[in-house]
Amino acid sequence: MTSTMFEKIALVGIGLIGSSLARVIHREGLAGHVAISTRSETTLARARELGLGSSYAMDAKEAVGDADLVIVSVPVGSSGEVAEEIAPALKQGAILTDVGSTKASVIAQMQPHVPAGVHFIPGHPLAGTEKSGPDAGFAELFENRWCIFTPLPGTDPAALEKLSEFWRRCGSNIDTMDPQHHDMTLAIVSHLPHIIAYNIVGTADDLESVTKSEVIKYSASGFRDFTRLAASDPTMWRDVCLHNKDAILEMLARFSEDLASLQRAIRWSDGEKLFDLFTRTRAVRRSIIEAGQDIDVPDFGRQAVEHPAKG
Ligand SMILES: NC(=O)C1=CN([C@@H]2O[C@H](COP(=O)(O)OP(=O)(O)OC[C@H]3O[C@@H](n4cnc5c(N)ncnc54)[C@H](O)[C@@H]3O)[C@@H](O)[C@H]2O)C=CC1
Ligand SMILES: O=C(O)C(=O)Cc1ccc(O)cc1
Repeated sequence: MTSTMFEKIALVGIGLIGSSLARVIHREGLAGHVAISTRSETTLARARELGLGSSYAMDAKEAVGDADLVIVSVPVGSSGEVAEEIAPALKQGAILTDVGSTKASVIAQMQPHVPAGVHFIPGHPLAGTEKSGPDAGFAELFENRWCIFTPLPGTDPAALEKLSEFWRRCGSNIDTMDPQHHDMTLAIVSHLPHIIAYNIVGTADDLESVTKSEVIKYSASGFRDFTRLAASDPTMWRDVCLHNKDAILEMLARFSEDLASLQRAIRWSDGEKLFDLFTRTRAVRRSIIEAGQDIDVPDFGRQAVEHPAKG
């Protein structure tokens, strides 16, 4: 059953995440009015062509005026400027949230601009693909995925519950944690895998031209999995690296140490060590599957054109 949760929702940023939200809000009837704003005219025009909202504005202040829920879905490095821009137009009692992949930095950038009487609740849906832009989104993106909130001290429980209910209606499961813990956890489960993928594909791309053409020709599925991650949006991932620097460097240091140990095991033909590690890691994969978390990136967004109308 669908029923309206908010009179007006404003979506600032209408790429993969913003447009997926627009689609699920529409499908579930979660808002009376969906106002869309984004920085680029081309992206806004595309959102209009796709019929993603009820109104469209280049001026984010216009979109957020009167909104009961404002969701900022822009690269994390732009969160501060967006918060500063929309702050004077936010309605008293409104909920302001975001979807950024890093949390401590987003809070540091946005919180100083949030007016008293506005409920700022930082969030992060652990759902996405390597695609970006308004064509890439799909209503099912958040189904059975986690949405993590990192509420600030003194957060109004009723506002947090209302936002949690919104995300549940989008299909997600809810968890809360503190921002530092979020950033450390995401550094290992999400940020490092992307950095490793960018690195290995970059290494392959640096090989001499003959080998490079063979990389494409013989690309095995392991390498292809890396190329999917390494095709992710450069602006988004530049910002993630710059805005979760400490946690990423900490995890990269541990990763490098472990890689050196693996390198040593290979050099000294230490089969037992290799076998033990590979057995232990296989058990991790099995635990993920048993926990029902082996959701591959779904096919829904697969046909989407890559980077259709970047903004
Ligand atoms: N792509 C993914 O798989 C996931 C991304 N996220 C987070 O969601 C946020 C958005 O990511 P995507 O939707 O994938 O990116 P995207 O590149 O598809 O869309 C970004 C949108 O932000 C707009 N934008 C950029 N700078 C802006 C500014 N200063 N003011 C207004 N609009 C601006 C762009 O025009 C575009 O509409 C990022 O913070 C990212 O870390 C979170 C979960 C998954
Ligand atoms: O495409 C993938 O495999 C992802 O891991 C998507 C993703 C990217 C960034 C996030 O903050 C959350 C999810």
